[in-house]
Amino acid sequence: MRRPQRRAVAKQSRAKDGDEIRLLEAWIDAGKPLPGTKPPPPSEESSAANARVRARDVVAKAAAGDYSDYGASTRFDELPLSQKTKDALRKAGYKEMSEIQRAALPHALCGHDVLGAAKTGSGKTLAFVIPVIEKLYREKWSQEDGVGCIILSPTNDLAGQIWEVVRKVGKHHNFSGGAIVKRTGIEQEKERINSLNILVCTPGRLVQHFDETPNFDCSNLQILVLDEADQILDKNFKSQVDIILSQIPKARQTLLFSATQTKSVKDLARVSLKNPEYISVHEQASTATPDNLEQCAMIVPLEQKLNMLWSFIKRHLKSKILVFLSSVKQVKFVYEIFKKLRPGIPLKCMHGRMKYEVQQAIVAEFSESTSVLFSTDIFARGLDIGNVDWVVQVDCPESVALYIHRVGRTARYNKKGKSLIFLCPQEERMLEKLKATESKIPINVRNQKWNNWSRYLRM
Ligand SMILES: Nc1ncnc2c1ncn2[C@@H]1O[C@H](COP(=O)(O)OP(=O)(O)OP(=O)(O)O)[C@@H](O)[C@H]1O
Repeated sequence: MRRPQRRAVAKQSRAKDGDEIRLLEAWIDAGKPLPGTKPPPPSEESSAANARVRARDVVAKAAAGDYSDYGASTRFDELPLSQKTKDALRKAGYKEMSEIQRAALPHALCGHDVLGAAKTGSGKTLAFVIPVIEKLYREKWSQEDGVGCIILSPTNDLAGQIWEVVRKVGKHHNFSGGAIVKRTGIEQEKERINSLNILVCTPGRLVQHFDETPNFDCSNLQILVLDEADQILDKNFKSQVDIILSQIPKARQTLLFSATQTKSVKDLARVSLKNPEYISVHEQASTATPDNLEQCAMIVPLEQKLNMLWSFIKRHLKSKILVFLSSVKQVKFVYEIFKKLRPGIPLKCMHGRMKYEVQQAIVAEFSESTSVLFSTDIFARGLDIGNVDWVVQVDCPESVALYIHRVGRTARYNKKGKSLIFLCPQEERMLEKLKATESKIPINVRNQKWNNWSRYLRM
């Protein structure tokens, strides 16, 4: 039983939350952006020197009933967000919003469905995590209310990473939740899934719960998020996504994000978007890949690709290198032979047949150290590892979109990065696609004779 003093504190805190929620709702309603509007370019006023003063003014004015149009905000603390979320963002070092966050957050906060597109590494995760937390907070969501939000991700690792962002931003709130990934075991998950408010998972795992967990109930769902939406809506996940959509209410907010967003009317009809805001902040940009990314392609005979890779690694022993290969077999093979040859830099490998805990340990080690990681495309989308110097593609990606996601593991959020792709003459068709004007990929091609390559590998 709670002591009377603790009960009084809890009551006081609930009353404070209630006051803040009323203020936020009035502010969100009064200052909401009109449908179809974009934020104006940041003005001189938004310089760091007076930004904090301006943010304080905005909040003080809102408290006095004078609500600003938050659609023009440049900082998180100028938005109508709960103090708990603002404190968590500040502590995590997030102050200025990125372009996609500036454009998407005002619309998402006031309940619009959003179809968001922005380059890899540009901060899309916060653009959907913040609205999720704020919506549940304003709805006074508690453990008894059950599942209020589902965030779908194509892989377990990405689900785990998104959950860490939810935890970081929601750390002062009282929501329950988790990444529903293979780690815990389905039986343990079944016992607690109905008491979780925010689920982050792959479509497959969620369907397993719909099939096997007695009384699994999502009828109260408020928000559905699809990260890497174009992949979640493609044919590989089709049957699972159809089951999920048939089990959740249509009256909900839906947020779709990707660096290579779908515009297919069919896809959008499937998720029943209501007057969605199509927010593509880099649509007019001259490149589809990050500005700080240097990209290079080399044409080499198939049988020379591994020699080239070996020479490349030997010349970059002080770099963090992510190497993409197309199958588990290839990853294991290259990892094993290169390990025997001892290149002088730690080697690691990662693929979907590993246990989730092992994958997590490898990601953590790779984040910390200078090393080479051989990986399948399990790593291609979404994963945010700091300071990857090079992405090397030994096997040709099957689409331009996959190329964009693979190279997007470097040059993230204003950092610099480089990428190299080895293509054999039979794969030059992909090179044409990458070089096509509409792909907007500034790639340099080294087309010299392959046996003259060594000086080029000193890039
Ligand atoms: N406003 C911000 N200020 C500073 N850093 C930020 C901000 N927003 C995001 N970041 C950082 O930028 C990095 C990339 O963000 P995120 O993973 O959300 O990118 P993304 O757009 O989802 O990329 P991808 O398309 O590859 O999934 C992360 O390390 C994140 O912490």
